[in-house]
Amino acid sequence: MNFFSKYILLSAILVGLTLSAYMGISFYEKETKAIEQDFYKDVDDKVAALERELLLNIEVLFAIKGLFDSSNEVSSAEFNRIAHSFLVRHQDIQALEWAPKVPDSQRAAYEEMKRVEFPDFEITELGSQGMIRALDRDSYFPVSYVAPFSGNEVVMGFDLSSSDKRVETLEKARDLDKSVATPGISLLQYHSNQKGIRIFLPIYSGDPTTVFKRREQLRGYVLGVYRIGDMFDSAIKRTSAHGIYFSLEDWTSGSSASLYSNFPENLQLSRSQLDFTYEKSLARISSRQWAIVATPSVGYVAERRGKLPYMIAIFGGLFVLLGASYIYAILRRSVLIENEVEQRTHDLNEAKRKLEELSQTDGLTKIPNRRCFDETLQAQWQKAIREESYIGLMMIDIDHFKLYNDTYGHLAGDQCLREVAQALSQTLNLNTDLVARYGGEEFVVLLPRTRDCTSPAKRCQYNIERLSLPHETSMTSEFITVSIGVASLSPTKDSDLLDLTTQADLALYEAKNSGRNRVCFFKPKPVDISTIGHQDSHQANHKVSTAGSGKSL
Ligand SMILES: Nc1nc2c(ncn2[C@@H]2O[C@H](COP(=O)(O)OP(=O)(O)OP(=O)(O)O)[C@@H](O)[C@H]2O)c(=O)[nH]1
Repeated sequence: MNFFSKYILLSAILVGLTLSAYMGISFYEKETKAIEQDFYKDVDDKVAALERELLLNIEVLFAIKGLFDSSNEVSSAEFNRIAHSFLVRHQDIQALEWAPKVPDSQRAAYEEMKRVEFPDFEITELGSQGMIRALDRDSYFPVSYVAPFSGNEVVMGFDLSSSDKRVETLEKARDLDKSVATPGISLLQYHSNQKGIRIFLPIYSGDPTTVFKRREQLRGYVLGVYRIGDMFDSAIKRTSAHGIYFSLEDWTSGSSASLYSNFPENLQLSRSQLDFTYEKSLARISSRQWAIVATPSVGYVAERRGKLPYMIAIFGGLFVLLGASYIYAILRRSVLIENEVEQRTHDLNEAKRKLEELSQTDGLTKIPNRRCFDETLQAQWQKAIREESYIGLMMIDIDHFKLYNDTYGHLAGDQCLREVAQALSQTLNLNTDLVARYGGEEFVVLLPRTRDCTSPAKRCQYNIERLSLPHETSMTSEFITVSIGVASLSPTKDSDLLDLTTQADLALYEAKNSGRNRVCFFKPKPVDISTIGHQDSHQANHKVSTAGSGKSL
């Protein structure tokens, strides 16, 4: 597998894995968006329910106000009857109260009058040690009716104007002729940690339309004390917002004061929970700006999370890896097949080369054979024509080789042929010259670009002689000798290739006929053939005379 294929495959894997991860993430984000929308809807439902609950509770005050508006003298019994009918239906109301305006001048008389029904009645306020007699001031707003009385006895006679903050709230309600709520307060009468709020509604004589008249005509306040926690729970019961942590905060004064919270203590919010945290303001009610802060519980999110995004990422990744493995296997297989084909092609080429070599080589002597010689001669012949150069040819024949075989046996004859071939090969320049076995005990030497072949012919004869291969039955020498016929010519386009071999053959024939162990050169007519005797040779000295029709060199 080459680098490029590996690079492509690796890139495809990376792209595939990235796509799987991307799809997984985008599905996860879609799911998160859906959960977020669910969550926001649940919180909105909750906010609406809480607003409704608050308005219903405030409506109770307006209903009681109606009672006071319709009569200048509302008795305790009348107040209790109407208040109880509401308390039964509004479980989150801690108390409904009436606090009339009592000028300081009428304080004693008022207390005297109330003591008829409540013998210990006096106008009080909260001191450091508990309830004490209210300090002197221009007017008082003592709680005179309270329903339910049981559990709220302590507030009977409590002067609402005994704290500056509360006076501020009362005056605001009076001047605006509206219900005004206090910030969150600790409920003295209620043994729990939950906070409460008081909502005041001013009651006037007549129907004052200006602030001045409202101050003049103020009769007192009806007020409700509400348990925020219970109010919140009543609202929650009407929604399906389970598994959400809520916190009700008062943002009226710019900062946030907690009124109620169902967040578990020491809750460590995870990042996803923090991401979902949602704040929503309620409508401004009774001059207060409340808001809800909500965060889903871990369970809320987990319940709505599906496995699809993970499945997409995991199975997408697996699919990519499987696909890549499959492609890798195919590529590897094709590489193996390619290698095998390459190996086989190489083997075939090698076999072809060997076959060609075999077809060009003589099996016994391992030098080029007749076929190789013919092909080389053909090529060199054409080259000589082109170059207008000479080409030389020697035909070498071992003398009395039949007798050698007969004397020493055929195997020895083979060995003799090998040694003669070797000697000839070593004599010549094989880069340019070609030594080949022509057939039987006959060899040829092709000498391109050679006109005068005397020197190579002599060297061949000499080197074979130097082998000193014994040949006791030879009639020429006691050692193996050769006869050599030499021809050379410069061919033209009209020349016949056979001319050269015929001429060399004729020269060889002459060498044989003239006594063997010699080199004969073909000479054109009138004196066709010249012969050289081997005067230096000891064989020649003993067995060959320089005779024949040729000319001895
Ligand atoms: N051992 C062996 N002998 C061979 C081979 N090829 C040819 N011969 C023998 O070479 C001999 C050639 O004999 P001839 O053609 O009569 O030639 P000669 O005996 O050399 O006689 P002149 O050439 O006239 O000197 C034959 O006996 C062949 O059997 C070979 O491959 N191995």
